[in-house]
Amino acid sequence: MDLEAIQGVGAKTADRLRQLDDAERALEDGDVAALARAPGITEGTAARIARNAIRERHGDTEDFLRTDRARELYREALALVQERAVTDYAKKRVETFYPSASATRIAEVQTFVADARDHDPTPEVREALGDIEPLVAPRDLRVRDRCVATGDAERFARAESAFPEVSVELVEDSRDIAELARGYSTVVVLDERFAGLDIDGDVRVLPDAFDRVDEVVPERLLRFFADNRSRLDAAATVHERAGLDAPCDLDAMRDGLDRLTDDGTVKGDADLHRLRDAVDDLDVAVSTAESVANDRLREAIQSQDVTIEGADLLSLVEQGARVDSLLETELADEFDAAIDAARDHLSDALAVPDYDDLVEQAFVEDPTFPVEHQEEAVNRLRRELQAARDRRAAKLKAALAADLADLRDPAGTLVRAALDLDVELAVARYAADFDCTVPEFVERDGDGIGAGILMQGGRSPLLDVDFEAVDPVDYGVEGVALLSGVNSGGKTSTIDLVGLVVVLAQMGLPVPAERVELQRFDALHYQAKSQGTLDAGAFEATLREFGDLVDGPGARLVLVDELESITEPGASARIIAGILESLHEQRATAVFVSHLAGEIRDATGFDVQVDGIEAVGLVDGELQVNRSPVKGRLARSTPELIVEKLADDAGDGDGFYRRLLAKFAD
Ligand SMILES: Nc1ncnc2c1ncn2[C@@H]1O[C@H](COP(=O)(O)OP(=O)(O)OP(=O)(O)O)[C@@H](O)[C@H]1O
Repeated sequence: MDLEAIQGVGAKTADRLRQLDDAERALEDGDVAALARAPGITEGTAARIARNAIRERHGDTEDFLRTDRARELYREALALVQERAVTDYAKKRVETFYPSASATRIAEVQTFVADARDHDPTPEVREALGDIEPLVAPRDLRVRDRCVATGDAERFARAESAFPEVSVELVEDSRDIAELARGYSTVVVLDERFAGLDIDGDVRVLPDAFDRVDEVVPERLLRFFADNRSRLDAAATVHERAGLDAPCDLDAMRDGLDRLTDDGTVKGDADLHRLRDAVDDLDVAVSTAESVANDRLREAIQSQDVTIEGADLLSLVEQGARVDSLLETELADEFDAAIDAARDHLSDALAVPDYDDLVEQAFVEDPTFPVEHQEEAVNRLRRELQAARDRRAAKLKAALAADLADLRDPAGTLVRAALDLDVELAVARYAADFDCTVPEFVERDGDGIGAGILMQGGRSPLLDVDFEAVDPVDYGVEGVALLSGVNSGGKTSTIDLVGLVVVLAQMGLPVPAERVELQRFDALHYQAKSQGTLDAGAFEATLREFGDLVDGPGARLVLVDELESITEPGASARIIAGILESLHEQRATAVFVSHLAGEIRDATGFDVQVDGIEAVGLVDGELQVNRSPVKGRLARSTPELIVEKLADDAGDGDGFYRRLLAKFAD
């Protein structure tokens, strides 16, 4: 895959991505979490790269979102789904959905959504998702009881990168290997030429070691499972609770995990435990055994009446014998018993009957008092026990690694499937929470005019009121329209909703409406209301933006909120009228919210559609509004409604209020 063909991926980023094992798969699947594992790639960059890779696949080159407000609407659309995801992975993954002008991309996401909506986001599944994260690769693993040896420099370099956990040694001859075998429990030799050597210790000649990594370093696989235990367990639970088909036998996986300790060693083996305890307890057991012997002897000596013939004593003293010799002759039986007691104690304490011969040698039948252990014999015992412990541990690790090896790939699939389910559930919940429907894309050929957008029962999830309290809005626009309406009637909310629905629809997502038909737009330009009159420079910049906008072809949707506020009302109306004419000629779809709709219409050189959000009356000083704009109707303003109310209240006649009201009719 040519990574640099993806927009925004230069040589440096491509190099970073290549350091991943599965960059291609991650790009293919939009797996943002995996991409973000590449060094120096943040999650934000990873999401952008994943999006651009999808764009590339669908020939989707132009950016759909052309203004700040359009991009903001997209972020709000994303948040509606992200807020419903449990895992960080899913929140990031959702960012690979983007508003697209490509029919194939929209259809791709729509298919994904259709499957997603088959899932039931139960609280139990969501709870299990809470413990899932992408799998981690074990770090900083060191295996010190083993080394890999080779006499070949090239193989040496290859081994260093293939087996970073163990020490790799360059050897010249079998003497070097024998030397290594004295320092390491196991030596793995990579060169065929050393096969058949008779060297003391655990020396294995494995020329195909590179293909048997799990055998040479089973710790890598075991640590992978130990480090990811909670993630795997949670992923298994998600599969069970959500009724998903698992890629492996979940009981076998759990069984394997149960046999592992947190640091990746094998638990539950009695022999290994015994050997481990024996090594750990050896010094204490030896010194207690000494005490046992000495206590016995002390007691025996204390309770003994030693009668010694004067001649014997004299001859002993003359020979320069110490009291030991005296004890030897007089207390030989007690000595034997004390040494036996020490040996028995040591044997019982260590509980490794196979090593009783060595245990026995820790104490010799030498009648000295106090009794002392044989340092050399104890050290030999220690070495033998350590070697046996390591051999047993290695054997168990190899056996468990062999059992788990087949589960390594399914484990990745299992967790990814659970994480992907989170994305699907987030989409399903979003769709359910906002009563969404799948929008219908319509193509209208022939007259060159796009079908625009038609929405029935649209309810904005972005309003500052509870979703239940949102009034449904029917609205449609084909070509160019002005949207008039009373203050706070919902004009901005209406174009926000139109923009949001188009963004969601072109992301491939369902939309919060009863029914939506729309054409596939190339781009969304949304000019938000500016705060106050612009200075000359800002005004010029805004006009330039519109200059660019009306230049060139494209099925664009243009939403503009109260552009009149950029300059004086008289000038604004003329400028807006000119912009509308250009957009009309371009066959663009546009809605301009304005309080000057009447003036703009009068200044426009074609019969521009004017729609109105009308107040249906004033109740207790509160405007009652019909939130659905009425087509072809210039809405009356709030001041007009108030004047009308005052005139009505004043009754018949040519009073002051009637005169004011008459001004609105002019
Ligand atoms: N469909 C709706 N359902 C319920 N409440 C709504 C709806 N549309 C708008 N509102 C309420 O009306 C308020 C004002 O809406 P909005 O700002 O869109 O009006 P506006 O016509 O653009 O106002 P202005 O003329 O001041 O620019 C919103 O903050 C919201 O509380």
